[in-house]
Amino acid sequence: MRTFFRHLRIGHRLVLCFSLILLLMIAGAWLAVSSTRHARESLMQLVVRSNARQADIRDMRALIERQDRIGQRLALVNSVEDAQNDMAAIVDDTVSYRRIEKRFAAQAETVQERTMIGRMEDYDRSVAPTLEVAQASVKGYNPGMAARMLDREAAPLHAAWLHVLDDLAELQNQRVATEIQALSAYADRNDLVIGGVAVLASLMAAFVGWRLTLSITRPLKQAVLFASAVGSGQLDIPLPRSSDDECGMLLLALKVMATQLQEANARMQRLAIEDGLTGAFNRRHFDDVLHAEHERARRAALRRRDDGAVEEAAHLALLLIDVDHFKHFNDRFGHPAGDACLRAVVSAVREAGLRPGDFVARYGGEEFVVVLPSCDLSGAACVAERIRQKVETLHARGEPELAAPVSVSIGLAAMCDARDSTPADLLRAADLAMYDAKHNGRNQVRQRALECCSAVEAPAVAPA
Ligand SMILES: Nc1nc2c(ncn2[C@@H]2O[C@H](COP(=O)(O)OP(=O)(O)OP(=O)(O)O)[C@@H](O)[C@H]2O)c(=O)[nH]1
Repeated sequence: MRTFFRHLRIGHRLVLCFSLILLLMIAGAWLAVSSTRHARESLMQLVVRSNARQADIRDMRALIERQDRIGQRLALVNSVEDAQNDMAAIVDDTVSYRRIEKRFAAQAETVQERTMIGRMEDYDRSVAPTLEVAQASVKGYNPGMAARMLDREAAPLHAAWLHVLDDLAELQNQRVATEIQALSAYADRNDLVIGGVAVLASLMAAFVGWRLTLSITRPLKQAVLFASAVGSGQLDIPLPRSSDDECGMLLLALKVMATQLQEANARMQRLAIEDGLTGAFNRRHFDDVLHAEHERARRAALRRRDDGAVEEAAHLALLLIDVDHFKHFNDRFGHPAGDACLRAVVSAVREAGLRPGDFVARYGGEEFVVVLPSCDLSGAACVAERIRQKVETLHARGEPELAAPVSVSIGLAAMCDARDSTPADLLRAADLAMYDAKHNGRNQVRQRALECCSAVEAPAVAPA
C-alpha cells in the first residue's frame, strides 16, 4: 500500500483519499437512512396488523354479545315467527363468528395466541349442542325453553369466552408495546452503530489525511534540506530516496541542477588556471605554483643534512622558453598558423619527458615557462635541451599543425637554497639566460645559477 502510494502523483493521491472519505460518508448516510426506513416500515406494518386483529377481536366480541342479547329476548317474543327469526340470527352470527375466528387463527403468531384461540374453539364446540337443542325447541314452538337453555348453558360459556377475547385484545396491546420497545432498542442500537461508523469514518479520514500530509511534507522537507545543502555548496551530496511524485521530481531536478553546477564549477576552475589557446596553465596559476614550489624548496633547505649537503627537494629550476622569430612566422603564415605553432610548441614541451610534478605555463605571447621542482641545474639543462630538440624537429616529424620549422631559445635558472633568493630572483635569472640565448644566435639553451649552485655547462647547441 505504501509503495503503491509512493508511485502516485500528489494530485492522484488527493483524489483517491477524498474519494475514499466520500465513499465512507455515503455508505454511512445510506446505512442511517435505510435502517431508519426499515424501522419505520416495521412499526407501520405492526400497527396495521395489530389494528386489524383488534378489529377482528371487537367483531367476535360483538357477535357473542349479540347472541346473548338475542337469547335473552327469546323469552319475551310474542310469536313463533319472531322466535324463529331470532334463532336464525343466532345461527348466522355463529357462522360469521367462525369465519372471523378462522381468519384470526390463521394469522396467529405466538403460542400464547394459539392456546387462547384453542380455548375459544373449545367453547364453540361446547356451545354447539346447546344451540342445536335451542334451535329444536324453537322449531317445536317452545322459545321459552330455548331461552332458558341459552341462558343456562350458553351464557356462562359466552362470559368465559368474552374473557378470553379480552385477554387476546390485551395480548395484542402487549405485543405492540413489546414490539415498540424492541424497535426503540433497535433504533438506539442503530444510533450507536451509525455513531460508531461516523466516528470510524472520521478517524479514518483523519488518519488518511495525516498520512497524506506526511507523504507530501516529508519529501518536501527532504527537498528543502537537499536544496539547502546544494545552496551551501555541497554539490556532491547523494540524492535521497524519494517518491515518484512531484516532490521526487523536484529532488531529481535539484540533483541535475547540482551536477550541472558541479560541472560548471569544474569548468570555471579549469578556465581560471588554464590558457585557452594552448591548454597550458596561465600566468596567474604559474605565479601561485612558483611561489608554492619556492616555499617548499625553502622548507627543504632548512632541513639541510648533517654533512651540510643539500637535499634534492631543496632544488628548484625554471625554464623560460621563447619562440624564435615568431613575429616573422605570424607575418608569413598568418595569426591562425601562429596560434597552431604555439599549441605545437606546448605539445613538444610535454613530449620532452617531464616528470609528473613538473609544470608548464604560458608566460605571455610566445613565451612559456617550465617549473622543475627538486631539479638541479644539470638536470634542468638536460630537460631544456630535450625541449629545444623536440621543438626543432617538430616540423620534420610531421606535426600537421605546424606550417614551417620553428625553434626556441631557452633561458634556464636554478637555485639550491631558497632561503637566500626569491621567486622573482629565479625568474629574473631565467630571463637573463633567455636573452643570452637570443643574443648568442637563438635555438639554444643558456643558463644562470643562483649563488649557491655551481654553473653547469649547457650542452652544445647548433644555432637555428
Ligand atoms: N599568433 C599569435 N601570435 C602572438 C600571440 N601572442 C603574441 N603573438 C605575436 O608574437 C610576436 C612576438 O614578436 P617579438 O616579441 O618581436 O618576438 P620574435 O618575433 O619572436 O623575435 P625574437 O623573440 O627576438 O626571436 C608578435 O608579433 C605578437 O603579435 C598569440 O597568442 N598568437
